[in-house]
Parts: sequence; structure tokens; C-alpha cells
Amino acid sequence: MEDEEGRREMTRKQSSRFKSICVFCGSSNGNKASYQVAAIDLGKELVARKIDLVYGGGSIGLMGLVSQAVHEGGRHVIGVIPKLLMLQELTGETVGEVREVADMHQRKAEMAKHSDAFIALPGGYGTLEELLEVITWAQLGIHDKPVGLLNVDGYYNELLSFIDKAVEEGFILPTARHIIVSAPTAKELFKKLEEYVPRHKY
Ligand SMILES: CC(C)=CCNc1ncnc2c1ncn2[C@@H]1O[C@H](COP(=O)(O)O)[C@@H](O)[C@H]1O
Repeated sequence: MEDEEGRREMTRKQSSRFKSICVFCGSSNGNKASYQVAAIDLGKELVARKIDLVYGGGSIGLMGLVSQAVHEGGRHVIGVIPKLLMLQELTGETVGEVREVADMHQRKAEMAKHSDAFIALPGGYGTLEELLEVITWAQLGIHDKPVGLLNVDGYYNELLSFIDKAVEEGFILPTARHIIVSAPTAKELFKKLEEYVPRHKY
């Protein structure tokens, strides 16, 4: 019975509807070890599911941890870096393939183009901005790719409550609330992302 369960788990891990996922995350490590553990865990989950990584490039903070985990696991890593941030002393060394772009706008377009879904780990302004932009694009029907929020240790609870408030106050359509798929662990998040069906209104 356990063997059967194990086989089912292996099959699940070997097949994913996603070939490549873009991860947004902090260029800092955060104050809790759990954030760093979650970044490495997400990287390993991508490897187990044979999914390649697209990210902002460099080796600093959670960005470095997730990219190293995916690279070490043998999956392809694309780091998309604007010319301005190419200096290694700013972002550290990027593992895998480096794509140089003109600016931050081109970076986001390039990251989106090369991925089948987005996941945000804990992060700061940069992460929030990247996350909210892909949510907005989903709302407008510019893409149909799932957007996952890895809510490590409840880091994003207040953001999720705020979004509920925006729905209550009539600024976000209830039909657009489902765009953000959130879960506390990479495994649970993947289960939801694999099952995600876009239902936006436009
Ligand atoms: C000038 C300097 C210190 C550069 C180093 N800083 C960075 N290097 C690479 N990507 C970054 C950097 N800052 C923000 N980003 C982008 O914004 C996100 C992280 O920003 P934050 O740490 O959450 O806010 C990443 O997903 C990345 O795409």
C-alpha cells in the first residue's frame, strides 16, 4: 500500500503542466531562517517536478538560494538582469544562463515571456511590485498563467487581508480575487497551481 502511494507520489512529481516558472523573491534573506528554508525547498520542488527557473538574476538573498538549489538539482536557470545591475559587486554571480536586458521594464517582460507560471516568495518592494503586476496582467486577460504566493509563516497574511478588504470595498472584483493562489508550503502551492483554471471576467 505504501509502495503504491510512493509510486503515485513519484508520478505526480515527474509530471507537471509547467516547463518553466518565474520566481519573484527578496534580494535580502529576511530575518527568519524559515524564509531561507522555504526558498531552498521551493528550488528543490521545482527540480523534483522537472521545472526550469526564470528569476531576476544574481546570488543575493532568497534569489540566490532558490537559483542555487535549482542549478544544483540540474535544471535550467535563466537570470534576467538589467545592464545597470550587471555589476557583480551589486548582485553577486548568477548561476546558469544570464540574459542582459536594457532596463527593469524589459526585465519583467522577458521574465514573463519565458515562464508558464509565477511564484512569489517573501520579499520587499521589488517582489511586491513584480507580483502585483502579473496579477494585474492576469486580471486584464493579458496572460492566463497562474500566480502563486508562498505565504511562508504567514508573511503575506496582511496583504491577503488587504486584498479581501479591497474586494469588500468594491475596488477588486470578487471574480478577480481567485487570481492569487496562496499556500504555506511549496508542495501545497504546487497542488493548487497545477489545478488552477483561469476565470477572469474580461
Ligand atoms: C543596486 C543593488 C543593491 C542591486 C541589487 N538588487 C537587486 N538585484 C537583482 N534583482 C533585484 C534587486 N533588487 C530588486 N530586484 C528585483 O526585485 C525583486 C527583489 O526585490 P526586493 O528585495 O523584494 O525589494 C527580485 O525578484 C528582482 O527581480
